Amino acid sequence: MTFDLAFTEDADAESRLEALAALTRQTRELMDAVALTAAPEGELAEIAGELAVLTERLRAVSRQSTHPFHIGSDGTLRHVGNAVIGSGNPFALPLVIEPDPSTGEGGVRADVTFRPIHEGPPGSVHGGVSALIMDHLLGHAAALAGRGGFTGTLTLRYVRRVPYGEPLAATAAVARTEGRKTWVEGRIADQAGTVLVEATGLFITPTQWPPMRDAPSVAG
Ligand SMILES: CCCCCCCC/C=C\CCCCCCCC(=O)SCCNC(=O)CCNC(=O)[C@H](O)C(C)(C)COP(=O)(O)OP(=O)(O)OC[C@H]1O[C@@H](n2cnc3c(N)ncnc32)[C@H](O)[C@@H]1OP(=O)(O)O
Repeated sequence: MTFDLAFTEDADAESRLEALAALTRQTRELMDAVALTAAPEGELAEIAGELAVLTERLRAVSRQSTHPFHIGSDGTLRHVGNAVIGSGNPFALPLVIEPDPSTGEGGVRADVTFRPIHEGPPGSVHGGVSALIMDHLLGHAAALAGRGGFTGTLTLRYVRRVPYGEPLAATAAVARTEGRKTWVEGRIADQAGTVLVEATGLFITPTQWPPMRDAPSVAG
């Protein structure tokens, strides 16, 4: 499968994307409410019926695929459908990534507060969810350094259990490079700076990709 890097203007108006983002935020609220609801059986069945009606309304006017990369009206590169940052993807946390050059080449950081829907071991975050966040943040750091690519390998060390409902910080920066390969290191830490997860990723730039020295940051 080839990956189309020809970023296009999105056919959707900014106002529609904002409405989609509002629907997405509401859907996330719904997901959180479902995960924590203590409503009685009858009410659960009734709500499921109401949601089925809404689901059909949305499905009646479906796209063929999720939103691809596009250049937003302000000139920024956006990926509305992305599973980690996408403003149109209810599954996305979403992660809001900021450049942080002080931490090294491609340095990035993001505030992260996991939620009960991310549960793995009771009371803490699923290791795969931490890996998802690390994969994306490390990949973003590589791209910001002009070395965007696909994850070849991702190695994690789960140092301590990751809590949800608590503000945490995720950081990453390029560690070293060799030809098309870029190694990126990152971590998730609590507010006291205690490291909870350490990650190292190898990102490989496909041969057919154009040079991306001025690769812009990608927003959801
Ligand atoms: C992702 C979009 C990026 C868009 C960028 C635009 C701006 C972006 C801005 C913001 C970024 C957002 C951030 C996203 C982050 C999320 C990333 C993901 O989740 S990616 C999905 C999961 N990963 C895959 O699905 C890969 C599937 N695999 C492949 O496509 C290929 O295997 C690929 C590209 C990884 C390598 O294919 P070859 O054909 O180029 O590789 P060969 O030529 O065989 O090898 C080159 C060198 O790399 C090593 N190598 C190849 N694959 C390796 C691997 N998996 N692990 C370790 N080394 C590997 C080889 O041994 C070789 O090394 P020697 O030159 O001999 O030293």
